[in-house]
Amino acid sequence: MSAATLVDRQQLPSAARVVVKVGSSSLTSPDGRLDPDRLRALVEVLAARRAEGGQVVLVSSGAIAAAIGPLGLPGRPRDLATQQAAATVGQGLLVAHYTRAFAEHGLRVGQVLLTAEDTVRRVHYRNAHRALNRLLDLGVVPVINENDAVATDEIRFGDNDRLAALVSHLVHADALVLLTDVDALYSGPPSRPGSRRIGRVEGPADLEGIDVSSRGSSVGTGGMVTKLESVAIASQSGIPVVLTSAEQAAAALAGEDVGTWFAATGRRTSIRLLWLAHAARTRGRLVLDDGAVRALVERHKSLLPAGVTGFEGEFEAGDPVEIVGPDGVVVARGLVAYSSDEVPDLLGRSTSDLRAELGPGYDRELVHRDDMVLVRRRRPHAATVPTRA
Ligand SMILES: Nc1ncnc2c1ncn2[C@@H]1O[C@H](COP(=O)(O)OP(=O)(O)O)[C@@H](O)[C@H]1O
Ligand SMILES: N[C@@H](CCC(=O)OP(=O)(O)O)C(=O)O
Repeated sequence: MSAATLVDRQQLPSAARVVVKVGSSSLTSPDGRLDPDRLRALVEVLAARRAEGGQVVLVSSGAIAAAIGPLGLPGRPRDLATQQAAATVGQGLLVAHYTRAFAEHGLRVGQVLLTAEDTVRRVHYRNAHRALNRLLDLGVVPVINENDAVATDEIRFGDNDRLAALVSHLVHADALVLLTDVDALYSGPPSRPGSRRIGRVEGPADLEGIDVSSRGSSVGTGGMVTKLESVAIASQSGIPVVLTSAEQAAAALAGEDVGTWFAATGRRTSIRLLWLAHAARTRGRLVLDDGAVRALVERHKSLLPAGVTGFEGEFEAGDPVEIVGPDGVVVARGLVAYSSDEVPDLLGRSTSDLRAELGPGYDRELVHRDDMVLVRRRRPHAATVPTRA
């Protein structure tokens, strides 16, 4: 929203539009059920922000947790069908709590349920963008969650961290605030003696050696790994991120030295490529010869069938796939232009041969360079760099 990218947490009070994501672990009591007091405390902070003139988009988890009590479940369900059923029950209850809590401050909320696809398919993206902007113009606080009931296992995020980053891109947010049950990113598991708070991260290099492997809370899903994926998506598209606990939300929004500040590392870029780089679940792999690896990595070429020696998996045209070298190391991710049924006839063949034999529709690239991101690192939080391949 603002003209310039925020470069420091002290500028947060002047941010015109922020996306705040709150995890299940920050809205629940120790038994994993929704805690209305914690929810109201968060709403108070967000309402204060609105009173100061800032716009707020809330991405809230907690639908599944909100259904545990009412459905008499022993704890958070593990299987997808029960999670989906619980989410449909809990989402209504969650939004009812938000509606009441925001109303105490004279504010209205609008529920928006999104799938990963809605943030990357052009028509869905435009619709979601328009609806969210109109809600904000009307002074409403959008309350967003993943559309768990319709999101199948393949297209589902499961956590809301990456969804929040894509939403930040969608609404052109000035900053993303990730609220969780730890007050900051630590050098190792927060419970391990000697782990220290990381106050500021300028880019992926500052994350080298940081241990995020320990599991998150019992109610949250992604732990720190998906938060760092979220950070990568937002920061690489020019949106800085603050990660802290819900208790520190007011201090973070006031620009105080709390949590971890992740500086923006890139400029606004295609959301489709960000999704491909960080969030898409791939359906298969294409195996390349050395020449094709060099053409992609060094000369940023499209992938032609001639350089492909094999493939794995079942995919449709348009699905995300991994692109690996002869040694199996992933070099890129891309949207494949043919289905896995068609690929066997194309392997190793030149486009002119294919055109002559199969017709003009078969002389296209297997993966176009505009539909590809190169993979430069293998660590999860810095896995891919969404520059056009
Ligand atoms: N290096 C680290 N620094 C901070 N937290 C970490 C780190 N590694 C793992 N974690 C864990 O990540 C958890 C937060 O993730 P999660 O439970 O998914 O929260 P949420 O429900 O807010 O999405 C914390 O409880 C913390 O124990
Ligand atoms: N859509 C789900 C989110 C799942 C979840 O636990 O996410 P998170 O707590 O952000 O890791 C829900 O509302 O329960």
